[in-house]
Amino acid sequence: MAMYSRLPGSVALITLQNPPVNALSAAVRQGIVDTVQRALKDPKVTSVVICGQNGKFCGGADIREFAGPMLGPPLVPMIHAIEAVDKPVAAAIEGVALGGGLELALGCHYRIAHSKALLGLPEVTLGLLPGAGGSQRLPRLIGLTAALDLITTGRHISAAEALKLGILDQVTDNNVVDQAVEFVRRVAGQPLDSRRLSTLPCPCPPDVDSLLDKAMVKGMEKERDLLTTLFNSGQARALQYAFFSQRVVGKWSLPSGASWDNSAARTISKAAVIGLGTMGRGIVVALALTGISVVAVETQEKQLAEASQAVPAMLQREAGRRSLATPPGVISFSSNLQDVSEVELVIEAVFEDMSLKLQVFRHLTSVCRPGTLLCSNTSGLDIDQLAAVTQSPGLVVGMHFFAPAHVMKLLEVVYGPRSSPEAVATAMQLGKRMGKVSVAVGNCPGFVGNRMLKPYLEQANFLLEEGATPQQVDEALEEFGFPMGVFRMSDLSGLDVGWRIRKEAGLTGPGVESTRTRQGRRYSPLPDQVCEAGRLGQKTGRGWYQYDGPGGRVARSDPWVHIFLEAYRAEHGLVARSIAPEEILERCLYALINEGFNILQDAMAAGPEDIDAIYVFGYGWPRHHGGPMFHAGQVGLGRILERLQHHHHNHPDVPHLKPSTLLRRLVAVGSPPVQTWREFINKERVHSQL
Ligand SMILES: CCCCCCC/C=C/C(=O)SCCNC(=O)CCNC(=O)[C@H](O)C(C)(C)COP(=O)(O)OP(=O)(O)OC[C@H]1O[C@@H](n2cnc3c(N)ncnc32)[C@H](O)[C@@H]1OP(=O)(O)O
Repeated sequence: MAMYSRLPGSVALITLQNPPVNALSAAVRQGIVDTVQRALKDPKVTSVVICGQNGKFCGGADIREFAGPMLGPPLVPMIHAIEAVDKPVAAAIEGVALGGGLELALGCHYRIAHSKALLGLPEVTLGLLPGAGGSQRLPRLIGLTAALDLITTGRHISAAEALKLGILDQVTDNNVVDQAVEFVRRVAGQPLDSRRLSTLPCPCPPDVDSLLDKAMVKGMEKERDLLTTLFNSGQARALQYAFFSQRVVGKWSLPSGASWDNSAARTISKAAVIGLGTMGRGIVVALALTGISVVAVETQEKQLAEASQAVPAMLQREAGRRSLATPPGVISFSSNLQDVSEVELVIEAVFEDMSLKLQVFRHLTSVCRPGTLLCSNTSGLDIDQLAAVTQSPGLVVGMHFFAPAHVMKLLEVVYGPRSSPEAVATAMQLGKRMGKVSVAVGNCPGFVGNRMLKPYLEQANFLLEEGATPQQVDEALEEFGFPMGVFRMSDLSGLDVGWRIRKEAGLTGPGVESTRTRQGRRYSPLPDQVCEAGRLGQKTGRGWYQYDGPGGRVARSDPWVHIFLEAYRAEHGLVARSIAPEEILERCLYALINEGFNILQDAMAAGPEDIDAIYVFGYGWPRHHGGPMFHAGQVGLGRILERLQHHHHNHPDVPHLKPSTLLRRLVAVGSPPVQTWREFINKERVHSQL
């Protein structure tokens, strides 16, 4: 909706009303059309100001409406009509003017903004383009180069930058509506032709000018055609879904019924981090950047000395990157666990070894004051086992950060069967304060992200046994959109991480027979043998690829690997076959997706959006494919089921390829859209179908 009011004197004020960001829904567009008409017809009105309620001008087109048929007045003629008004119209911009919001402001004759406002054309991040005149008006206002930068990056800019670029006429620290009213009163009666951006030539070099003049005649038409194409594309749907899934995960709920809106979070001001390896250092920086004071504990003197040099430098770099002032003196270093006795929350980030973590938790529960939250940065160990050795198991949760912890956006908050709603709420809120996308996940081996990674890695290894090379597998995955294929990624993370986990699980190591079936299922010893050859990835300069030396970054094909694979196949009587990229993608991705369905079925994630957010923000899943569960819906659940059945038939000794019950149930009821799965799963659970 839009509210019309007449201010004392001759100014009409139109206020957009659509909480929370005054997006341009059908009702808002109708409201604007009606109120602009009213202002036009009122002879006493000499000028108009458009603003948004609750300190937000406008967050753009209403993305929620994109999924259905477009109703109400279209945006483009509405903005054209505002531009054509013969009384000066000013946009009073507070909070945000994004996408269609900025395009609306560009249709106004003047733009006045508060100094804290953010402006931008982020359509590209939703798979769209500024299709409400933005691609035509902005270049005419600020020139092609600057406009292209904003349109193609989708970045949000400050009011100060917008003023400098010429988008704004005035920036104020005071009440922006008052300033805009004063402004339009001042300019009332002045000619408006030069303020109608769509009629202006584009400021660019003379030779380009004539060319563009011709092109611009067709510009609006072209913009509409391109937008229609984009609007109906799978990538736009996926990007819009990713936008919402990022927000859905904040509204977490647990199987117990505890949720974001019925669980109070504590505000943390003093925390401790135990263990100052790579992860611990990143966590200290992430906490310090929010202004939380941190006791950083490392019992090994050498590591402590290194960390106390490295962490302040990391903090300064990261603060600079985010244009923040470095928080002064918030970190204190210690080698004594006793020094955490006064903090409100501890994050343990010691080596991934259960006996070591248990030892730390036993110690923490005796030194911390009662009520302290104890969190573990484990990537997959049992939270409940850690909780069991403490005096308050309800105050124990997992906080699984991703390396580098001060940069990566994802945080898995792991609740055990005894974790209290307060502990989960506090960890989720703390994640949010650190700028993370926090996702609440259940306590199972590997939680959500790493649990799904296991079948993905497993298939990649099997593909090598059957004839593929690491490059072929990586290229197929990179072509799909992953920034790095599975073998390049493993080399980067270090091959010894998985090796150690497999040893702990009794799958490899001294005394384990070197067969291709272990613990009753197909097993590939290939990655173990690569580690046994001293090839641990980038850090040793050799892994699935070769590098220029230890720590080298550029992966090159390594003849050693090819000879090794041939010898391995010969030893096991395997005949290499040629494997198409389609099979590589199906085997790796569908196995991972199938595990996602198992996770939903086991209630370890509340909905498909949770899994998708985890994969987009933590595992490099291409955002334009929405996430693994969204992708499954795009491919077609029937197709995924059929291909899993096919591959499981060919590899009956690979349980991860056996289609999950949930997938079968969804196909049986006609493959409903991903947005409805959460409700479907809850109903199925009530009726004991899962
Ligand atoms: C009729 C045909 C139309 C064709 C026109 C094509 C041209 C125009 C295209 C567009 O305008 S596309 C939209 C462009 N705008 C954006 O991309 C902005 C997206 N929003 C944001 O970046 C942020 O939300 C924000 C505005 C900077 C606010 O951030 P903040 O952190 O303060 O809050 P959030 O948690 O992100 O959002 C709060 C709440 O608001 C919902 N929301 C935000 N923007 C929109 C929107 N444009 N449409 C619908 N809903 C929006 C968001 O989902 C949150 O909702 P809840 O989770 O609280 O329900």
